[in-house]
Amino acid sequence: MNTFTPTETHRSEAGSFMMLMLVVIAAGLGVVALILRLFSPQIRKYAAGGVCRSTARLDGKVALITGANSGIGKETALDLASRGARVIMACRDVEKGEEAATEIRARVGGAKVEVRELDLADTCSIRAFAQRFLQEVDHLHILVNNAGIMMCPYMKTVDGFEMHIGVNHLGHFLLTYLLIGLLKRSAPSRIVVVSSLAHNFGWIRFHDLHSQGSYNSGLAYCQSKLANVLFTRELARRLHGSNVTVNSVHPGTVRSELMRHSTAMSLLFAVFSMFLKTPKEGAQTSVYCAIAEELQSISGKHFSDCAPAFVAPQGRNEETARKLWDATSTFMGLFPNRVGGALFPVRAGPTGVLDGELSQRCKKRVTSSCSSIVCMCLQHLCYQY
Ligand SMILES: NC(=O)C1=CN([C@@H]2O[C@H](COP(=O)(O)OP(=O)(O)OC[C@H]3O[C@@H](n4cnc5c(N)ncnc54)[C@H](OP(=O)(O)O)[C@@H]3O)[C@@H](O)[C@H]2O)C=CC1
Ligand SMILES: CC1=C(/C=C/C(C)=C/C=C/C(C)=C/C=O)C(C)(C)CCC1
Repeated sequence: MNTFTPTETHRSEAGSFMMLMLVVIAAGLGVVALILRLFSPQIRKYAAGGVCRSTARLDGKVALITGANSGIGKETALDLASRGARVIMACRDVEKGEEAATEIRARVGGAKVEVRELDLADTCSIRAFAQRFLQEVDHLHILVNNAGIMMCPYMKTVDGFEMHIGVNHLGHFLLTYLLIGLLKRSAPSRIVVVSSLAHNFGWIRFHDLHSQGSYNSGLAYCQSKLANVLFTRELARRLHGSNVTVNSVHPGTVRSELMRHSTAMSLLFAVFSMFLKTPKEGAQTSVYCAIAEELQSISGKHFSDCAPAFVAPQGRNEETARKLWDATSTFMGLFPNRVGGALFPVRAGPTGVLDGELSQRCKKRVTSSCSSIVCMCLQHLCYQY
C-alpha cells in the first residue's frame, strides 16, 4: 500500500528534479572548464591579439609616456627602453613610478628610464612638468598619451573639470600643446593617443561637457575616449607637413588597474581573465604606432591589434573635432586663432610654454591658492554659446 500523501509525492519529485538540475549544471560547468583547459593555448593566442613585429632600435631617441607606472603604460615604457630609447615616465605618484622604473631596470639591462611627476588632473602640475622638461630635455621623438581613468565616482580635477574629460582629454591636450614645439624640432616624431573601443558609445555633450547636469561614469569615460579620437584627427590635420604624426589606439581589453573604480567590471574581468590581454599584449599597438616603419607618414588614423581600426561616425565628424578643439582651447585658457588657423591657439611664448595670464595664475597658486580657471572658462563658454 502507498503510504505517501500527494503533497509528499510532489515534494520528492521536486527534490529529484532539483538534484537532476544540479547534476546537469555541474556536468555543464565541468564540460566548459574542460573545453577551456583543452583550448586554453588557442584562446590565449586569440585573446593576445596583434603583435608589433618591428625590430626597430631607438638608440638616441627620447620617449615620454604618461601613466607609465602601471598597466599598458609600464609595458610600453619597458618595450621602448629595451629598444634603447631614453624613456621618461610621467607619473602622478613618483613613488609608484620609481617602483616601476626599478622593475624595468631589473628586466632590461642598461635601461635609460627616469621618472618625473605629472598630475594630469592639475593644469599647474602639467605646466610645471613641461617647463622643466623643456629646460632639461633637448629632444622628444615619441609622446605616448597613455594615462587614463575609468568609471570613477563624480570627481573634479584641481581646476574644476570633470575627472574623465579632465585627465583623459583636457590634461593631455595641454601637455601636447606645451610640448609640440619640441616635437616639431625633433621631427620625425610621433604622438600616440591611447583611446578605446569605448569611443563608439560616446558623444560629446557640448552643452554639459563636465556632466554637471547629469553624470554617468560609463558615459563620461566614453565621451573622454571619443574626445581622444577627435583630438587625434584634428591635431593630425593641423600638423600636416610638419613630419610629426599622431594616431589613436584601442589597446584591446586588458587586465590592468583601470577597473579599480568599478566592482562589477573588476569581477567580470577577474572571471573572464583568460579572455583578456595582459598589459604587455595591450601595449603592442601603442608600440606599433610609436615605431613601425610603415607608419612613418601615417597620421590621424585609429589602430587596434597593430592594424587600422574602425572609427565610429561621431569620431569622424570634422565639425565636431573642430568644435571640441575650440572648446578645449577655451577651457585651457588658450584662445583659438580662427583666422590664421595656427596649429594651436596663439599664446605660446618662445619655448612653447604659456607666458600669458594663465601661467601667471599657476605661479600664484604655487604660493597661495589659485583663483579658479573654471570661472574664466565659464565666461568664455557664455560668450561662445
Ligand atoms: N585596460 C583596458 O581594458 C583598456 C584601457 N584603455 C586605455 O589604456 C590606457 C592605460 O590604461 P591601463 O593601463 O589599462 O590602466 P591603469 O589603471 O593600469 O593605468 C592608468 C595609468 O594612468 C595613470 N593616471 C590616472 N590618473 C592620472 C592623473 N591624474 N595624472 C597622471 N596619471 C594618471 C595611473 O596612475 P596611478 O597608478 O597613480 O593611478 C596609471 O599609471 C588608458 O588611457 C585607458 O583608457 C583603453 C581600452 C581598454
Ligand atoms: C561581456 C564580456 C566581457 C566584457 C568586456 C568588457 C566589459 C570590455 C570593456 C572594455 C573597456 C572598459 C574598455 C576600456 O576602454 C569579457 C570580460 C571580455 C568576457 C566575455 C564577455
